[in-house]
Amino acid sequence: MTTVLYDGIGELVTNDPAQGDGSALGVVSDAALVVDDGMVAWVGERRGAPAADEHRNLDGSAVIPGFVDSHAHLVFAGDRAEEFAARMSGKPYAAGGIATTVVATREADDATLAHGLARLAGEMRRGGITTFECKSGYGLSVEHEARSLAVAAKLTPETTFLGAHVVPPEYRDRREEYVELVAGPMLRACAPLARWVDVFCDRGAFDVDEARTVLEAGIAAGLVPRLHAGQLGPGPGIRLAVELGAASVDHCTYTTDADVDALAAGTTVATLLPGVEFSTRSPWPDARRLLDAGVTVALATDCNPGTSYTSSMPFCIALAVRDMGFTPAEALWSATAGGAAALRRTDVGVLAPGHRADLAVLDAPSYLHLAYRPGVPLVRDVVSAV
Ligand SMILES: N=CN[C@@H](CCC(=O)O)C(=O)O
Ligand SMILES: [Zn+2]
Repeated sequence: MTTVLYDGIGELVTNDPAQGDGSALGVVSDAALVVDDGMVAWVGERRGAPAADEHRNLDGSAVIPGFVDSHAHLVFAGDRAEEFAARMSGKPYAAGGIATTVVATREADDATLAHGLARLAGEMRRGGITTFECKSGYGLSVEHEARSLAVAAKLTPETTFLGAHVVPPEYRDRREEYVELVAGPMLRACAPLARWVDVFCDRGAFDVDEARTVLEAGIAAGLVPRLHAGQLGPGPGIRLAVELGAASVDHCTYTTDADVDALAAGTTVATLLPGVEFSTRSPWPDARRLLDAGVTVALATDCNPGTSYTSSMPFCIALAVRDMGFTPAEALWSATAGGAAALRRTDVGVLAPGHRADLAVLDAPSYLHLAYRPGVPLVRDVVSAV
């Protein structure tokens, strides 16, 4: 197997505090990295680098772990640009907009859905995302949820069953029946295609009892829970996620003291989605309170046609730094190691021996440029096994 030595790395972010400056990012200056069979074999200062079969000089570029996007809805048809425009003129976001995408998704054939997913996955990769999660949730029938997951599973192992996204129109007056469908036949059809089970537990979607029913059924079927909660208002969803040992609770735009205490005492990652606050003109979550309480915080794109139609993690980092009180170092950690924690992945998000060689090369001397140069396509190259 060929070994490759990357050197001339101006700044290498490892996310391993044992490396370099000893910070959480483990930054090594004037660094080198050796890849062997898709794995990191060595990292350190360039002058100590071992010989390898091939050599690539990165001319002073910064190298970071590939971004890990732990929250995305990429299997859908159509878009909701008009809804976005109306919001920018003051119309508030409501969960009901999801139904528009459900109609278009049900009408689309498999090839159209696969093409749309591939397009967004390509955007993500060009922007430095090497691992992404993908939810169903725009099919909302046994047949359409299962096919959404089948399409997603072709491109990522991180597939999430989100039959409980909203109650579809045909069940509007029969929501109990819909919850039974999701927790029964729909789950049975979807579980073999998914790793995760998720519920949108918020105003206009599902209440905490409904969420518990679906998540507990998912757990019994072998799936691992994650949850949308606290997007549209405060509620018991965040505490439910912690109680059930969910890998992550996502949005957290609204959090109470009890939510923060529960997250700090538990193992559930809080995933913040700055693209949503940006695209829905919502208040920014109190990220500082979560970070200062010692909660593990991830950043994700939530790429979807309704609330956050961006596939750009650098954009999310820039928002997190500019408007949510993250330091640039915290934002980069949350978009890489934090995302990995939210997906319970130990192989990605860290560039140290024993981890996958999933990395992004920046057209910049430092990771600080990700927030300092917003909107600029700074990812020059991506290296990963996929
Ligand atoms: N909040 C729930 N689901 C998506 C939005 C879906 C949509 O509006 O189409 C989200 O994560 O923001
Ligand atoms: Zn979502």
